Amino acid sequence: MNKKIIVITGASGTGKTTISHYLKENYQIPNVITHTTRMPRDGEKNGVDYYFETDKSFSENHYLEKVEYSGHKYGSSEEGLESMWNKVDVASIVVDTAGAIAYKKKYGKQAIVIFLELDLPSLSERLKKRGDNPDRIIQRINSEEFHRDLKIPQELQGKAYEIVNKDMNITKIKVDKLMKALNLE
Ligand SMILES: Nc1nc2c(ncn2[C@@H]2O[C@H](COP(=O)(O)OP(=O)(O)O)[C@@H](O)[C@H]2O)c(=O)[nH]1
Ligand SMILES: Nc1ncnc2c1ncn2[C@@H]1O[C@H](COP(=O)(O)OP(=O)(O)O)[C@@H](O)[C@H]1O
Repeated sequence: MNKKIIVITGASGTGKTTISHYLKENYQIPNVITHTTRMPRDGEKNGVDYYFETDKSFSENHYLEKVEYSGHKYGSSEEGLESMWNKVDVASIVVDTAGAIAYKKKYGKQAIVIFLELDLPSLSERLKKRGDNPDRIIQRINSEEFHRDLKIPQELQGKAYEIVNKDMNITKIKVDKLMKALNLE
């Protein structure tokens, strides 16, 4: 099967969304939209950044995998990916590392995992600069999930492309190389 899913993972602020936009703009790779019960940030739109759900509407969907991250629910549907694969051969999705492990297990070689990394002080700076609510940043940085995702989980070691996303120009070069190696340019 020639269908592929690029799974972008890593802790909050490591640049997952930025890379998914880069893939869309430069490689016409669309992003599968996932569902969440967290509130939209300034500028985020329902059906574009996420499907924003209430606890009730979230519970009514059927998910391929779902998680709790820093007190909110997130989930992705098999239908979301399948309907994307009806239109294109390659799509991307942004998930936490538990989600990335689930995608790798389910889709094997069809799932290409990019794990993004950055040191903690730079991450908290980026979250502040992004304009996240200061209380939310503290809550997030203190969450078990955030700490877990700072380092690549054992299940993904040797199965993911690891990129330290410090300098955006270097990151882009690494992503370009990966796209070339995968014949996706
Ligand atoms: N497993 C899983 N994780 C998700 C899903 N949607 C979003 N996430 C992850 O949930 C975490 C929190 O996302 P978000 O609140 O948007 O914060 P951000 O990472 O700082 O942009 C991030 O690691 C996302 O990648 C999903 O459907 N499944
Ligand atoms: N290499 C980089 N250098 C500087 N700022 C970056 C870099 N990559 C992403 N950012 C910025 O850091 C913030 C977090 O990136 P984002 O893509 O939203 O991360 P995530 O989706 O992983 O939470 C955003 O404001 C983004 O513009």
